[in-house]
Amino acid sequence: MITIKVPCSSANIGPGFDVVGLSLSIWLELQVTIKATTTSSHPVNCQITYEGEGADHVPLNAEHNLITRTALYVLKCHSKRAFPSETHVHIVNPIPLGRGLGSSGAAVVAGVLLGNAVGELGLSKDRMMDYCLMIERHPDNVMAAMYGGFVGSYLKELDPADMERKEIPLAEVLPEPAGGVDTGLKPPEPPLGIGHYIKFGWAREIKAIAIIPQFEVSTATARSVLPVNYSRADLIFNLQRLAVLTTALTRSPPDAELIFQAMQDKVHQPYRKGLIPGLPGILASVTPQSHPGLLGICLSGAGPTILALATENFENIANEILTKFKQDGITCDWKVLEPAYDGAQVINS
Ligand SMILES: Nc1ncnc2c1ncn2[C@@H]1O[C@H](COP(=O)(O)OP(=O)(O)OP(=O)(O)O)[C@@H](O)[C@H]1O
Ligand SMILES: N[C@@H](CCO)C(=O)O
Repeated sequence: MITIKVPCSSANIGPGFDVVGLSLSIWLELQVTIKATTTSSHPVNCQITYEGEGADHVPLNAEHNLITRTALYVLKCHSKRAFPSETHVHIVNPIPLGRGLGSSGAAVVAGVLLGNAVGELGLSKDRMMDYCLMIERHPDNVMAAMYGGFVGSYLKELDPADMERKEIPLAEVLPEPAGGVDTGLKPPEPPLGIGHYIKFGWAREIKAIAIIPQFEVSTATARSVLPVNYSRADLIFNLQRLAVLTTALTRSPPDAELIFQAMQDKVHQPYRKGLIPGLPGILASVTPQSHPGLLGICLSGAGPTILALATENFENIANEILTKFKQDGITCDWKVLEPAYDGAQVINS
């Protein structure tokens, strides 16, 4: 059996929009078995079973499911038209979908690892990241999920020919199956070395409280409300804070005043308040003075999850935010999470 484990992640951490991601301790798991047969009754030779978040609506057809479609993309780029006959992928997914905890990033990373494993392709993690970035086109979630810990990343400026390959519509990279007809065409392969990253340190006493509302905001919607252009003042505001934040989170003991201010943002959170009732009030509801142990608070990824970094007093901090959401009639789950330092893993047994 091959087991593939990929952590969830929280992107942005305030000012690091599309730049930083923190992998966290909720794991998407694939249990993969291959039973040698000559024929399979399942599309592209792959049977999917599924438990956990999204079980009532995630597609179980391997040509539609994001994880197996991604694996199929990797396989097709290597001239393999289907999974080995017959592949069974059992998906165990505790990551809530569309909540800002990188469920799609984890699914894409898991899919690329799956394609590499069943196709015996021997790709490096760095090359696999190129495939991830052809599908999820901002690096923060996929980089954190693949490499683990607190990660900063940038996309390389590509030459015009490579840019053309990278900028092609997602629909051409992961085409919807047209009535089961396989055109036999090879999909566009990713250019080499699209994304680059560095792992920051992390002070081990810092934990992440995730307050997860029971409604979804799709990343596409949360990106559609952002402006195309920003003022110089707002960009400088974020850059100054991000420069301080990445090192402040490595220092032990952490400086709460410094981190709280360094987690402020003017690039995405203010524009997303229309999608998350009460957001400005929630972000202002806890401070290091009102709740000792709190270091900072932000929207997790594209939301609606709220992420509070803290060293203690977790329940009090969570309760305050739960109360604020409740005033708008929104119920939430909450969890205390740790960084997933090692990132994605493939275990052969
Ligand atoms: N385990 C999974 N299996 C299949 N599809 C999944 C899985 N996880 C996520 N998806 C797909 O990804 C979509 C959610 O992606 P979206 O980018 O909107 O939110 P997110 O990744 O949870 O949040 P964020 O990107 O803000 O952290 C789901 O609606 C589903 O289509
Ligand atoms: N940086 C991305 C993360 C969500 O996938 C955003 O905030 O839109």
